[in-house]
Amino acid sequence: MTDSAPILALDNVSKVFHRGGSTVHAARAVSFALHPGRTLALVGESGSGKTTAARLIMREYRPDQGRLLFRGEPIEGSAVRDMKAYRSAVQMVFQDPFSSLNPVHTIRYHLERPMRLHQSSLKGAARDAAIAEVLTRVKLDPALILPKYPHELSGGQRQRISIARALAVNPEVIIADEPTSMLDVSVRLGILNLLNDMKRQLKLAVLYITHDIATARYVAEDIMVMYAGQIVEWGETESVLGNPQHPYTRLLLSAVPDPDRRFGDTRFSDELDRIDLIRRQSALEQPEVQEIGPNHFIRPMPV
Ligand SMILES: Nc1ncnc2c1ncn2[C@@H]1O[C@H](COP(=O)(O)OP(=O)(O)OP(=O)(O)O)[C@@H](O)[C@H]1O
Repeated sequence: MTDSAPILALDNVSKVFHRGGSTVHAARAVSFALHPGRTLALVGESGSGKTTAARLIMREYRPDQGRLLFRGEPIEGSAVRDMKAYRSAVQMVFQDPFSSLNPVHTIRYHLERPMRLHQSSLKGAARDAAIAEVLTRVKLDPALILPKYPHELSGGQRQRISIARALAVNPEVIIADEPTSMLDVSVRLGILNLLNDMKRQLKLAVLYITHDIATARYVAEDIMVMYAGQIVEWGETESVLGNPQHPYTRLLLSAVPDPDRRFGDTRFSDELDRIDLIRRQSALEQPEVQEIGPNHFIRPMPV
């Protein structure tokens, strides 16, 4: 773990959705903290609540319970000036680099706009230099890329632009929601390496959201496994993945592609059904947290 103070923290945050007479507990007493220069991976299957956590951080949703803390202070009810600082400090990189860029605008526009909004003191040649710098950081050639439109770029280049746009406002926190899942396999590693480099060079705190435990292992020092809106196992990545204790973590690890496994294997869905049944029978109980080892915790399955 780390001794550095967290930049951003969720403290017992819950979010419930009501739809067509049913209730979905998308986040159940979720707590975690993001630290400078470290990546925390949030892993779980589709529907486990990962994007809800991201949206709560981006202030698209308000928590029903619990608090968000920014540099140790609750952000709910904070002054407009502090909210503005929060909005530039916390930036998002989306899953889909195709729809997150506006097809009618050039790349220059996409990078200039956030700078105008968040760094209005930067003008003229200084702004051009800052734009060139962020493009160079994401390993794109400014002279070639700036006049282009999104459709003239490859998927990997577009995702680099999305990262450059996030960096354009000097953020402290990056929320990356499945940033490589829509990219060709051949360019995924380049984007993950770029996120790793940015984290180290700029001391960014990164929340890396994924259903892919293998990439989480590659980029994240710390990991949380989310299941049905609840964080069920968390700690240092090597400890959690090297010694997984929760049945759901073990199940996710068993689903990492295995060349010896035959297509159409039903064990995964059978096991998931079994875990789900136990959870439903135990309703919304929050089991006591158990410490597995230094910086490794689980909320055991109810029995
Ligand atoms: N705005 C909403 N209204 C109603 N239900 C919602 C809303 N947003 C999310 N949910 C529900 O909350 C649960 C968690 O959804 P969420 O999108 O956070 O999961 P996820 O782990 O990010 O899934 P995916 O990987 O498919 O994006 C799901 O059951 C989803 O249907």
